[in-house]
Amino acid sequence: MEEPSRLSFRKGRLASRKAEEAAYRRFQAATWLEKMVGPLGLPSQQPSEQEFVSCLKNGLVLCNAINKIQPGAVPKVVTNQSLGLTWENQTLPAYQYFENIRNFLDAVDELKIPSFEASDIERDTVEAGSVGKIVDCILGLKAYHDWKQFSRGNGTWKYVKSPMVSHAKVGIHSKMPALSSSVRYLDMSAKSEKLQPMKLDDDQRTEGKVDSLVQAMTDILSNSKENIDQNIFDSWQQGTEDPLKLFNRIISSCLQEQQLDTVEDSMMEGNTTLDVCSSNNICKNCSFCLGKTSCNHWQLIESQETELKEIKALLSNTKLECAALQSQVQNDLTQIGNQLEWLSAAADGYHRAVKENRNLYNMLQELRGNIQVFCRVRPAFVAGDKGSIDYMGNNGTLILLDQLKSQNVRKAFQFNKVFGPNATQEEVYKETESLIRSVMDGYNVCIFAYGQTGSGKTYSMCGPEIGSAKDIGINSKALNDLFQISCIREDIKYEIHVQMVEIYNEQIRDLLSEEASTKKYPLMHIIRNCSSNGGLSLPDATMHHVQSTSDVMNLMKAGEKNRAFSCTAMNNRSSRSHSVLTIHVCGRDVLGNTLQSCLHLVDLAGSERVDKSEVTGDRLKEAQHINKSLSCLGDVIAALAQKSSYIPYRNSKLTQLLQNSLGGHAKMLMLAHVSPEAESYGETISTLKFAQRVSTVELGAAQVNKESSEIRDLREQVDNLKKELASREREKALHLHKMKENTSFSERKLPIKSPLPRSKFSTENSVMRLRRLSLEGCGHDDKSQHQNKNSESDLQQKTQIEEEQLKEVAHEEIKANETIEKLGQVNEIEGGLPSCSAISNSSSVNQLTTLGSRCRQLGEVETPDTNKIKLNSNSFSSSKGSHIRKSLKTIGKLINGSEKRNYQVSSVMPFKQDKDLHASKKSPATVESRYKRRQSLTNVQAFEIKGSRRSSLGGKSVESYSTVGIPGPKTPPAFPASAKNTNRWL
Ligand SMILES: Nc1ncnc2c1ncn2[C@@H]1O[C@H](COP(=O)(O)OP(=O)(O)OP(=O)(O)O)[C@@H](O)[C@H]1O
Repeated sequence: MEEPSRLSFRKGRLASRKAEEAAYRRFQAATWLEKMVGPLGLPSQQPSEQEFVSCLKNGLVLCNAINKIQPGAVPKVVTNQSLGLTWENQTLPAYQYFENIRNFLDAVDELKIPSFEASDIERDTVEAGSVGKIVDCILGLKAYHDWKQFSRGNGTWKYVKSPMVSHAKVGIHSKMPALSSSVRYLDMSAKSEKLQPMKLDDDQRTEGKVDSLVQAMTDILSNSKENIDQNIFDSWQQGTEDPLKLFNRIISSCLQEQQLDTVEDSMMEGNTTLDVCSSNNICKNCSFCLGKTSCNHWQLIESQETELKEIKALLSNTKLECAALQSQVQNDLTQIGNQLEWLSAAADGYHRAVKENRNLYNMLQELRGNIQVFCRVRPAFVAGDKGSIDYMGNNGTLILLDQLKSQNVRKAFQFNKVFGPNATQEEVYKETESLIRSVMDGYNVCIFAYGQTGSGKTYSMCGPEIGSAKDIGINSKALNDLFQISCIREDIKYEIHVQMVEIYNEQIRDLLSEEASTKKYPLMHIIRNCSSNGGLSLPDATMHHVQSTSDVMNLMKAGEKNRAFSCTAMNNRSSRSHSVLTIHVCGRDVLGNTLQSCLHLVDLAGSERVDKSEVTGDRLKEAQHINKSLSCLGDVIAALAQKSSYIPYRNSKLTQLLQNSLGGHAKMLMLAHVSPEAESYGETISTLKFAQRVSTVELGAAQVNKESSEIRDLREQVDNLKKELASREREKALHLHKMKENTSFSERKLPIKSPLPRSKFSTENSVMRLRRLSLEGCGHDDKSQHQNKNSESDLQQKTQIEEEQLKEVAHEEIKANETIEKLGQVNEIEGGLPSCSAISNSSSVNQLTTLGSRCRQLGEVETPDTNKIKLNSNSFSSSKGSHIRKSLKTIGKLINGSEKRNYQVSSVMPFKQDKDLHASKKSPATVESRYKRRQSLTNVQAFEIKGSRRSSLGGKSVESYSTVGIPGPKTPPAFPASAKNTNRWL
């Protein structure tokens, strides 16, 4: 807190300073007015407010002053005509005062000079502030006058209140007149005669300079007001420095700065000659030093000019250097551009080469058969255990060393990739990722984990029982990806279904069925040619539609619970079955094209030595089954590796189930797992040998299961045709059966004539009728002979019609299959579906075979009949008999079809020649022996023969074969699509 005495002192000092300032302003105004209109008759040089106002009251002084500045500003000034009266002595009536003042104020307003109220001057008592306004107005007039003189009326007038006037720090009244000349410097509106007007063409420039000067002064003074005040006061008191000198100093420095700016400006504009003094001592023309006797401005300017020249030279040098640099940069940029172009061309080439390389690699992979084999080594259970793993290379090399043997025997294996004990689940999955994408592209994919018990198969496929998200296994990651891809590919609508089964003790169990939780498993059938079954090889297994990974995870958890586990000496929770998780993907694009594929994720049961796993009883049985199925898998793989014509898929449920993925046009990945422990060396070696064998298998190019809508339509048509044909065949077989029964009946009760049922395909009926007729002919009956003739021609006609109908059906089918084949070929060219046509062709060949065999049956039925006729026709005229025989042969031939068709059929039919036919006819035992031979060669179980078809004549019907659907002995059993050599059926 400031002391009261000090505060009052400060207040008093402020008031006195204000009063001083007001007095000074009055003094200035009065001086100027006197200069303009002559003596005002004021009592003192420092008039009081009252004195000042009273001399102006009549308005005469003001009107005259303004008229001097601006002639005619007040057109009519009311005066008292009495001579010898001074301004203040002229008394006028009040209204005349008022008129003068009003006219004056109007003129002032016109000049845009600060004005006052008429009442301010009329009052008898002076009010605080009102005199100030009058003074301001007069000083404004003065400033206007100065401006007019200075600018000769050019430009625009703008009133600027001088800070020096308003903040005058002049404190001593007595000194006021003496200092008046100095003070005039302070008032920038009044220019000194000594000052050369600056060369300013532009008023605004002047104004700007004045403004900036005023601003600078204001800032300096307001910033250090108190100090300056104090200093001024003190220095004045002490007589050390005149305050006016101080102001002079400030103004000089400001002007100097301004002038330097001007010089710089003009230098920049190119004006090197300045209108400044050339003398170092007496500064006559220098407008900066304000008439001081000496200044160093010229020197300063000269030195600055020199500097400027140097700078200019430097600038030109720099410009030159810059230009040189620019051109260099330009060159460099051009060079860089060229190099970049070259690089980008090289990069393009590189990318092309990489792409080509990848394509070639894929091609090679496809040609090799799309089998990849990875090996994963489980971390050792005992930390620091050196184990049997000697070396693991990045290129897929794995070297084993038997630690238990004294000699350092090493064995090397080569795989597509080897994952060490530290490999993460993510790293393993990364290598399988591309296969998962293939599933979405329509390829069948099979990933299976193989290895000894406890080597980490379940860990890789399903992840650990308790683990973090990053530890999840291939199954979950694959499903995640599948769903992600299905979301990304908006143009294809995917439907994903899941099946999960296990193969336990050579039984397939549906792990997702409701009964599975109660451990009652329904019987499952594997369908070999699943293409006709929507790609499902296990149609009986429960199929779950899934829409997210979590759906599948839940299903998998449920399935895992139902899986058979038990504890063995090798693993506390050893999986005792092969688990197969199958994901069926069905995609349909906007054009209606469909793709169908499946992904088998197989966690095989652990291969183990029975003695080592120390199991007995049920466990022993399980182990035997496991080992048997794994050895069957080995056999299949060995057969595939040797490109054997026969692959023993049917020897185990596992190979049967995976048939489409193992030998089909699928992509396969085997993850061979090994335990690093030294004592597992033997198992590890056998696992690695097995894996190595798998890696040598060449599957052939993987094929996409894509089907265009056109192919699908045709396939449906063919299916319908097949169904129709099958139903007709059944009908036919039924009729034939009935006919035979009738025949045997009629044979017994000859010559009973029975009306025969007629059907569209009643060739059999016709034959029977013919037979009956021929038998009737044996009776030497003319009438019957005549009837025979009629019936024979009738029969021939009917037989021809029926035969044509049969041909038509067959022709229709052949045409449909041809179209499919063509489409298949087009598809193949476009990377489409060659297998589709292959499948269709094989099915059509089968159909034709069936058709042919049926026809042949009919033909064959005739032959014994004719023989029979021959045997029984001793009394029959030989010409007639031979005629009938001839007709029957013709019918038989016609029904059998053209030579070409015969040939087609014979390629799959063993009975080509009459000789064979007779032989088989004569010796049913030969047929049986042939079946046996066939069976021994192919290992395919032949159907049960309950009797020779040929014995039908002897009373045994075709239905004597175990199933109606099963072909007769002349029809070969179905053979795998891969088997091309049909001779093996001979
Ligand atoms: N890569 C690995 N990292 C960490 N632990 C692992 C790894 N692989 C396997 N294990 C652990 O080893 C043990 C046996 O693994 P797992 O059950 O997966 O073997 P398996 O081959 O499926 O056995 P089985 O054939 O008897 O079912 C488990 O406790 C598992 O957590």
